[in-house]
Parts: sequence; C-alpha cells; structure tokens
Amino acid sequence: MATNYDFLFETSFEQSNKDAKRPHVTLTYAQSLDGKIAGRHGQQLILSGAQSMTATHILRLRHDAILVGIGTVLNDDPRLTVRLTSDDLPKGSGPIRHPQPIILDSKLRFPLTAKLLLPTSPTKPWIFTSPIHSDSQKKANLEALGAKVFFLDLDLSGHISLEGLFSTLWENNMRSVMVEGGASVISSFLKSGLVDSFLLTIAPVFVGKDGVSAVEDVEAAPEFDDISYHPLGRDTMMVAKPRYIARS
Ligand SMILES: NC(=O)C1=CN([C@@H]2O[C@H](COP(=O)(O)OP(=O)(O)OC[C@H]3O[C@@H](n4cnc5c(N)ncnc54)[C@H](OP(=O)(O)O)[C@@H]3O)[C@@H](O)[C@H]2O)C=CC1
Ligand SMILES: Nc1nc(O)c(N)c(N[C@@H]2O[C@H](COP(=O)(O)O)[C@@H](O)[C@H]2O)n1
Repeated sequence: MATNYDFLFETSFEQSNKDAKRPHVTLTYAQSLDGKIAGRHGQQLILSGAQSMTATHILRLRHDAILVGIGTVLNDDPRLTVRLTSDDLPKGSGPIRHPQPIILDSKLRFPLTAKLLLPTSPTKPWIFTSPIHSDSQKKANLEALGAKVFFLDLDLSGHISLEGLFSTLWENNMRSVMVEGGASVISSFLKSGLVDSFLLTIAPVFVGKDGVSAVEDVEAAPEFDDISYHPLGRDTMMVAKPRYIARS
C-alpha cells in the first residue's frame, strides 16, 4: 500500500495569530523508543526509515526556514535541503523550493568547510551569533562564502535569544520555521512556549543509555492537544499542538 502523506499537506504551518509578528514554529525530530536522537558521543543515527525521511523532506518543503544549532552542524555537517521526487508530491505541485537554513551559533564556530557553504548548496546559511564572542575576520570569511551573519543579544542562559531571532526572521519575510534539533535546541524551544506545531517521528528501535536524549529537562515542557498518529512504513509520526500550562 502506498504511504499517505496527505496529512502533511493538510496541516497549516501559518501563524494563526497574524498580530504575533513572528514566524509559525514547527518542532520536528526523530527519536528512538527510549527517547534518543543520536548515539554515543552524539554519533549521528539514521533513525527514520525511507517513508518518514520523505515526510521530513515534505516538511522542509512546506517551511520558509529550517533551524539547527551549531552542535548539529559540527556533528552532522547537514545539507538541510529538500530531496523529493515528483512521486512524493501531489499532482500540480510547483518546483522544489529549499528552506532557508538558520544556525544558532553564538561563538561563530561554523566551519568554513561545511557542506552548507559548498557552491552546490542551493541556499547559503544565515548564522545568528553574539557580537560579544564573534571574530570579525571569521564573519568576513563566512560571508565571502555566501553566508549571512546576524548579531543578536544572548538570553539569561547565554544562548541566542529566541525572541530576538523571531523578530529578525519576521523582518526578513520568514513566515514559518522548522526546528530540527539537536538536543539543546529542542529543549530550548520546548521551554520557550513558542512552538506552534510538534511532529515527532518515532522509530521502533532502542539506542540505549549512552545515546543522546531528545529532552533532558521536562520541567517546562508543554502538554498537547489535537493529537494524531500517522504510520510511515515501520515508523509512526505524532502530530500535535503544544499547550503550555502554568506549573507550580
Ligand atoms: N534525530 C534527529 O532528528 C536529530 C538529531 N540530531 C543530533 O543532535 C545532536 C546535536 O545536539 P546538540 O549537541 O545538543 O547541538 P544543537 O544542534 O542543539 O546545538 C546546540 C548549540 O547551539 C548553540 N545555541 C545558540 N543559541 C541556542 C539556543 N537558544 N538554544 C540552544 N542552543 C543554542 C549553543 O552553542 P553556542 O553556545 O556555541 O552558541 C549550543 O551548545 C547530534 O548528535 C545530532 O546528530 C540533530 C538534529 C535532529
Ligand atoms: N528526520 C530525521 N531522521 C533522522 O533519523 C535523522 N538523523 C535526522 N537528522 C536531521 O537531519 C539532518 C541531516 O540532514 P541532511 O540529510 O544532511 O539534509 C541532521 O543534521 C539532523 O538535523 N532527521
């Protein structure tokens, strides 16, 4: 039986509150049955099977921007492109458009050799960094390779401020952003109260205690409404709307 991806085209990734002046935020990643997103010492794992990987690429197609932390760039050297065939898309779909890669990198550790900066990379990254820690020569070198470097304030935990990030993305016409990870970024977004859609791929494997947990601290994690589950080959995708409640 052919896999049904209709739910991904029927889900809206537009901001419902038009006054919010920030992009719609989708948090999506793949985890094992024991809640791990990577192996020992962060070893990259291909947890998603073919069908759920296609679903991830459909999600990339449906968003203006795709965001990861510098930890994921240093560890995985991702491309963050849309790689789909016409068979994966509804009839009459337009040409493939790649999302704008967004990287949170307060110390400007982004490698000049990253795949995202290769001439073959269709959309060069926007790197969000802090004016305090960043070296101006590194900024110039990154920009010479096509990256755009934005300066933002840090929040109280010393990370790039998500509020500042969202305003800048909005001003730059980014209306939807897909957050892929990694672990620190997933936790920051879950805690932020700013996630509008949550799509989790669950792969039927155990990684074990040495793997990297998707979420370490669930103190400020949301509850969920409008939950649905979608079989994608051997995997399952959970789709839900986060609801933040005050905890005592
Ligand atoms: N299974 C899956 O779907 C996915 C798995 N992964 C895995 O995740 C792992 C990487 O996770 P991790 O090491 O936690 O790295 P992350 O990709 O989460 O990057 C974390 C770094 O981003 C920077 N940062 C800047 N601003 C923020 C912010 N507001 N919130 C959080 N981080 C911020 C910090 O570095 P600085 O202080 O220098 O700015 C921080 O250390 C890899 O093993 C990768 O394979 C990644 C994506 C998806
Ligand atoms: N959906 C999904 N399933 C997995 O099993 C994964 N390991 C990931 N990882 C994310 O995809 C990035 C790699 O992207 P490219 O293939 O290079 O475009 C990786 O860095 C993680 O963000 N995702």
